[in-house]
Amino acid sequence: MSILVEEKNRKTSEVGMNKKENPLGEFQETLYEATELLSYPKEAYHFLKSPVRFLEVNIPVQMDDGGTKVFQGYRAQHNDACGPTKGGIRFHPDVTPEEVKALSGWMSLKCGINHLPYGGAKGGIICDPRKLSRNELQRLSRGYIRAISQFVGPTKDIPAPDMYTNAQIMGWMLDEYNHICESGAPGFITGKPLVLGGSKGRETATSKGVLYILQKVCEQQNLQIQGMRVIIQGFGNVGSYLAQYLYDLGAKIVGIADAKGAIYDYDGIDIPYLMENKDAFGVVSTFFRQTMTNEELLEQECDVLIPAAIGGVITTENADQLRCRCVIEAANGPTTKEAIERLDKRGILVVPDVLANSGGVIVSYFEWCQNNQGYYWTEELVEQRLKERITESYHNIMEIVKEYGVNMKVAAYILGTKRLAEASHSRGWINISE
Ligand SMILES: NC(=O)C1=CN([C@@H]2O[C@H](COP(=O)(O)OP(=O)(O)OC[C@H]3O[C@@H](n4cnc5c(N)ncnc54)[C@H](O)[C@@H]3O)[C@@H](O)[C@H]2O)C=CC1
Ligand SMILES: O=C(O)CCC(=O)C(=O)O
Repeated sequence: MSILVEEKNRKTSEVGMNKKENPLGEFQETLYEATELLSYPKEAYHFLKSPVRFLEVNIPVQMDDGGTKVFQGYRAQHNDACGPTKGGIRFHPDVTPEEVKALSGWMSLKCGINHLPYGGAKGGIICDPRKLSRNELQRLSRGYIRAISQFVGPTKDIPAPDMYTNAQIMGWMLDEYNHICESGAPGFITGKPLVLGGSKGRETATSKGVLYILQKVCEQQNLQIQGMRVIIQGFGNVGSYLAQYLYDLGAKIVGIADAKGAIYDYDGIDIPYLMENKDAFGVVSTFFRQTMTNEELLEQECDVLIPAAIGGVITTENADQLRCRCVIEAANGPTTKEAIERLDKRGILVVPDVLANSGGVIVSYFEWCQNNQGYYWTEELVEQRLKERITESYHNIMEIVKEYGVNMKVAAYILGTKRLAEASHSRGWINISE
């Protein structure tokens, strides 16, 4: 394991710092384990541990006060052996190059697990969209596309929304790209407004995917959604729809957290009220006088804990204090590897992000297919195909859990890595046959 010590700066996790500080190391450590279990030569790990391409850009943006501010942005393309790369764009003050690289690797795994004809990518801009006017946000979005336009495209790298980006931002980005390329190709970006060629069901796809996976977990664990006590961290695109679906199915949502704090109610929270009143950035805790911290909420008793906001929130610092039966990772990278191992020992199931939240990229793929065909599907068809595909991936992962005797996270990495490595081998980039 000496290469990992060098790669990962293990000191950070030993002192209990969270994954946010080292998401790339987290990705690499489980990737290494998967390549070892697959008996691949070291070159497979060395090739897959970081993106094949990484672009860093400076984006000058004219601010409303007449001044110019320069923002830093990134785009990582992890692996393009299976097809063009695909993944969202995050606008957040804590974006780092390492985080974007890790997120692109996780996108590759999601595409591999779900048999999508893509590799992974991810973009990010260091900014706080809550502090930008609508016009500044539009200029920033267009500036980012101008900066990366030669790097992306409907057959090269297809962006989509992620944290603090949405359909409107995808619309501006599509328009900028179409102007630069003098084309009307809608398949350059997914998660765009319906009127610009977006897919029905993309807005709710990630949360629907989490719900379908939770339904399978319930079958396996003898749990019932009716009466289930659930805590969700994050009330944005993923967390809010998920809370509503679970509430509609009779679950008791006892805790919700957002960027400003957390609320807890033993008798269950009125989710329709939160849905009506949430702000554009998924904040609801500010309506309440009695709040707690995010950290406190994660340790409250519940059946299912669903982190659906930022990465690195379940670490060795709090894993022993969690009081739930199961964690469903709706966010990207919310649980560190060491925390998962501790939860395993305590009999708490962790359902990995690269499966649980892959409904978003699955329906983005459907959107791209519809754009390529110029023929649009009904919402029922989108949801039926999403359910079929993500459920099949769940079963494939459970087979690997049995075959290798590993947890679901490692099994998901094995499944995703296998496809990436086989495609890279078939192209002659690496040799996995020894
Ligand atoms: N939108 C999508 O289709 C997909 C999103 N994801 C992942 O799901 C997670 C949530 O994404 P979205 O819902 O799209 O984002 P969003 O921007 O719609 O909502 C983010 C939510 O997280 C909360 N939040 C932000 N910082 C926080 C903090 N420090 N502590 C607690 N809460 C905080 C916000 O208040 C908001 O409620 C991210 O990890 C994202 O990468 C994964 C797959 C697809
Ligand atoms: O819809 C997509 O293409 C990507 C979604 C995404 O960024 C993610 O799954 O983390």
